[in-house]
Amino acid sequence: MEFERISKFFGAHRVLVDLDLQVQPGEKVTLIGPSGSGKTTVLRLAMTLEKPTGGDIRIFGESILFDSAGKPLSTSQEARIRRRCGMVFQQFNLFPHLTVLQNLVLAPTTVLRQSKEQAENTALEYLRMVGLEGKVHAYPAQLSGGQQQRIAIARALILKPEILLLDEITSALDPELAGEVLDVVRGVAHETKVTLLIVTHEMRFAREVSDRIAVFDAGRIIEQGSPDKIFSYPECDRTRAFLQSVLNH
Ligand SMILES: Nc1ncnc2c1ncn2[C@@H]1O[C@H](COP(=O)(O)OP(=O)(O)OP(=O)(O)O)[C@@H](O)[C@H]1O
Repeated sequence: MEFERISKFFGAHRVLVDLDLQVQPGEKVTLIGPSGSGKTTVLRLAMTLEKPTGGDIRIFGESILFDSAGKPLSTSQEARIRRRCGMVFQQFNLFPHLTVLQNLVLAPTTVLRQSKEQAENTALEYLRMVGLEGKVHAYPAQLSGGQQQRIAIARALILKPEILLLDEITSALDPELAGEVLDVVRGVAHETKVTLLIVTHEMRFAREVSDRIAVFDAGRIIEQGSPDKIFSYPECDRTRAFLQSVLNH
């Protein structure tokens, strides 16, 4: 995934400034930085949920903005790229009127046109992966926030994305429930080859799970490097100030 000289304005408000970021296949990259520095906007751009004001984004070597003739991509071309990427949000977004199993088989049976039996078998596999095979027939309201988020992760993984974008997936959870969600992501990071692009305020998690950390400040990446480098030997004063503020919190 390559972001090349990306700028993004919301009205007159400049949110991203000439941003360059590359993520290699299988790499686990985490974006950290102060609130409002543009991290979530990067994920939303990668999912084509927002369009940049300038620059280009390539995923799997293809622009997600323009076709080979330089024209904006059609909705179906965008959908084709989006299908190869999955995203999990802060809010779990499960369908409340569907059981866990029904939530999990919905996209495979409709988007991927799998048979119900095949989709259910795969769903059970992923439910085991997130440790919730006992909740097949529960409704979202009968689950804790942490369990709902684990289901949301299973639902994203079931579509076998090559890139998984995780946007502050524990921000709505108490620390204890956040821990169980992060354990699931740790497992995914270690057991699968999926490329992960993560936005989190959980510094310990960022340190454990990432191959590389990019530090955002006011719409720019001010430094990036291994977790060890960023947490133990940060180069920028702004990085040090940010880490101090979150670690003392
Ligand atoms: N749809 C939108 N319309 C207008 N402004 C927006 C929109 N989305 C984001 N912004 C603004 O863009 C800036 C960057 O937001 P973004 O959510 O990317 O930051 P962030 O680094 O992820 O912050 P946080 O850590 O608090 O989630 C913020 O000032 C935000 O208010």
